[in-house]
Amino acid sequence: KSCVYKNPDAPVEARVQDLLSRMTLPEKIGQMTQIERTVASPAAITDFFIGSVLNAAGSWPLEDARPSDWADMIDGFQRSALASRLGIPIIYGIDAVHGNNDVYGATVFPHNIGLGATRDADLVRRIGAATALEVRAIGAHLAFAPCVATVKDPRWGRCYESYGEVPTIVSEMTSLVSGLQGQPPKEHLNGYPFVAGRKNVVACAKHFVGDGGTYKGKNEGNTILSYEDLRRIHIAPYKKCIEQGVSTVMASYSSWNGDKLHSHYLLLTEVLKQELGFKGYLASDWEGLDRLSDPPGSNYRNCVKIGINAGIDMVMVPFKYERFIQDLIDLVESGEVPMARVDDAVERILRVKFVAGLFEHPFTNRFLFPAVGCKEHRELAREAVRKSLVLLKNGKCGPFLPLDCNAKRILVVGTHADDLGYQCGGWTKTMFGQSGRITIGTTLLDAIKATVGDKTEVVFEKTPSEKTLASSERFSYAIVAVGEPPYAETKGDNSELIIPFNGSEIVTAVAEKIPTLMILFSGRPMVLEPKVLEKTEALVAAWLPGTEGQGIADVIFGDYDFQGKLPMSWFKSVDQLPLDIEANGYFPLFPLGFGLSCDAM
Ligand SMILES: OC[C@@H]1[C@@H](O)[C@H](O)[C@@H](O)c2nc(CNc3ccccc3)cn21
Repeated sequence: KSCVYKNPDAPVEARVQDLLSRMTLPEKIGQMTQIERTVASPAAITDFFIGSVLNAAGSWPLEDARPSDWADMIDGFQRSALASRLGIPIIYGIDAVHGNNDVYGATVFPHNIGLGATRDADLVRRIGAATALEVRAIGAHLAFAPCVATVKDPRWGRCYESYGEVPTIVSEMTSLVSGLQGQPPKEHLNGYPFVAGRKNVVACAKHFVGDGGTYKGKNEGNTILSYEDLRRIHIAPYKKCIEQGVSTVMASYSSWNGDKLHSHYLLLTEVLKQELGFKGYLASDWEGLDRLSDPPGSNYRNCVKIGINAGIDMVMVPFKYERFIQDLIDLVESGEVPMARVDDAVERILRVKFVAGLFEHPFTNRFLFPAVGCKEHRELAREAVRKSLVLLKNGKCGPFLPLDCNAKRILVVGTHADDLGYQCGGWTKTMFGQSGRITIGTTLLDAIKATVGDKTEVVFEKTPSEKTLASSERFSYAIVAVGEPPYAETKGDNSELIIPFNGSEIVTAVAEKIPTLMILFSGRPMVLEPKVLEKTEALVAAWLPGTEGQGIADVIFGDYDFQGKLPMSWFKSVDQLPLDIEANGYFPLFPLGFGLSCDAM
């Protein structure tokens, strides 16, 4: 091959330096630009040398698009990129945060809070490997996962995206990186990006740093902590990701002691890149630079200057790319942003692209299409659901669970008994999630019907009718499924944490008449009123289990025992928040790590 950078046998660093030396300033800045698919025209990609494309959650090629539709779209972008002067491939990113959740028919795994409850790092690694396959199968190369936030307050709208409230649990579950990217050999250089092969993806540890520690759980808020505590609680999981060769990190919208992370030279450059030795690329969040000013987007040139000089390498613009590129060219030409800073950013981006094999294999491997939503992955997700369930109460006098699957007649009630969208939560099909049969999967009701004996009558009422409650003696027991509707980010911020849709009232109305198992589908601990705790026979926290509801039936009917342990303290009252396990006044309803099994009361 004429030039080193096109030679797959040349060392990565030689390819990086050779390519960098050939690049003009517009080509360099183009690589630092990540745009959303809706503005990614062939001309935009080719003429502005765009380095990366993403789709926002809910921005699909078409509704319920097939893997081939996704692949056609992404490979189209790639052809435009390869048509540019130096033919540098794009890296395409998608929010595969609990499976490839944007894609119709993909396996949707439990959200991170439920995976934290499993305490099973190898399970999470296997989930990463399955997710990587379903991401590559549709042509994408980069997953904006794992979120390694340490969530300190359940009022945070992104609580469910965290593995738990202590860095030990979060650090354990960073094994998702080794699943997504593949496991680096033991001699792998700490901090250097690693991607094993064509069935793996580039991972993204997010959001650096302290996103889960904001005051009162206010999303994009301020984390007020000493440097030591920031390191111990929030930076620690990133060290584990870096040890595993995580290829990208995403900066947090939030601030530390009043300083925005997207502008933070000390944390982004001196700590992450220099001290921790991170050699991949650091990305902004969506309009992360715009949000450096108030109102967002004002004084944009100055925001670009501050963000890039602080250490941001790839900017998720995602729409105003011409403005971003022009501003950054001006800033370099005026000397306000050193060329050395741009070179560092481009080196890191090119390094990740070479390591990910994008120059050798820029297009979708369409033989992977059948991996999307395949049986093996759904069985893995079912295993994860089983292991994520936390048993908070089992019987008033003797064990209530496991339930008798040959009972004469059972009553199933509640908003969450037969709603796949509610079971999956946010970041599913769209950013904020939806209600209903939004994809392929098994609801709790589907699972109950599939498990009980053929002589068992299953009566389902979303809301219990007077008639049913008046003839309660007909039922052996009731299963009442309540919880939260889907939400994401700031829309999920909630200071009351009352179970929505009159969940507590529905539970007690039924439990007063019929022996009741309550199942709570939520992204976080919620208020459990005394009447709910007293009147129910049993209580299970199911978190946001995803498409494989059969895993719930597996456990409540006794094929498997409970193993889930609380990844977060369960508060008595929101007035206590934030609960701090290290503080004196720690009096939770259920402590961090609590979880019964069927043979225990
Ligand atoms: O979807 C891309 C990223 C995602 O990876 C980050 O974790 C998350 O912080 C994130 N947020 C947005 C969009 N945020 C937004 C909020 C309100 C209105 C419109 C967009 C995009 N992204």
